[in-house]
Amino acid sequence: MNNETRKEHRLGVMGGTFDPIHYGHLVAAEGARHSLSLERVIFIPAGSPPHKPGYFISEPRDRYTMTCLAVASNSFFEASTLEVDRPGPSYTIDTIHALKQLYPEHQIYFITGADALLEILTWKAFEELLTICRFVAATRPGYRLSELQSKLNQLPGNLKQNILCMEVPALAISSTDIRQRVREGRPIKYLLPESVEEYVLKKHLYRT
Ligand SMILES: Nc1ncnc2c1ncn2[C@@H]1O[C@H](COP(=O)(O)OP(=O)(O)OP(=O)(O)O)[C@@H](O)[C@H]1O
Ligand SMILES: O=C(O)c1ccc[n+]([C@@H]2O[C@H](COP(=O)([O-])O)[C@@H](O)[C@H]2O)c1
Repeated sequence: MNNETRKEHRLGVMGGTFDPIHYGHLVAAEGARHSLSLERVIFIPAGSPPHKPGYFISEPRDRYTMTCLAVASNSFFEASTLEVDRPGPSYTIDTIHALKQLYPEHQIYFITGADALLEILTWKAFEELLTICRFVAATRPGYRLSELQSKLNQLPGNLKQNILCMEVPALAISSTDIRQRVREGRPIKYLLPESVEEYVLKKHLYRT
């Protein structure tokens, strides 16, 4: 690592639907924070996730509140309303532009699961995105890093260099599974923070 790299201010961004947020998200973000020396990680729940049109998604305010509850115990983590406050689809390119205004000195690292990054070529303005921020792809059960790497090899060199692959402890946890468990009356304990579990139960989320 040269002196320039050492001086860089690094900001992590974890975007997601977070319906609900769970330990898979938190473990990926903490792994990236530690291995890349990120100053902090901002969790940004999508107001309207661009690739989930027509899906039934909980209210943005509920997803934002659950995100706040989940990050409260980590002083390096915070939650942002940037996307829930912005009308229209929550395109990452718009969020990164907004963050660059707020943090002009920082290099931004956008943390995603390998599954989300496999779709990167379909994201709005992906070429610009891969130029102005770095992506961190975390392993996720069912998505082999080798599969991702061979897909990324198809990208031109200048775009590829801003994608980092990261091994995190494989947690077979998904929001889809948690919602289904609630619907079926099965336990969700230990899959997500207790405060989030309590919120889900108190607000009767995912019952239907
Ligand atoms: N268990 C996990 N391990 C690593 N990354 C994860 C995990 N679960 C989700 N992610 C990543 O976190 C980001 C936000 O995910 P999202 O909020 O869509 O959660 P999800 O569990 O994939 O939800 P759903 O099941 O509703 O699609 C995505 O980049 C996704 O790949
Ligand atoms: O900008 C895009 O075109 C785009 C397309 C798909 C997903 N994203 C972002 O990727 C993150 C993970 O998405 P999801 O649907 O897995 O929760 C979330 O922040 C989304 O806004 C962004």
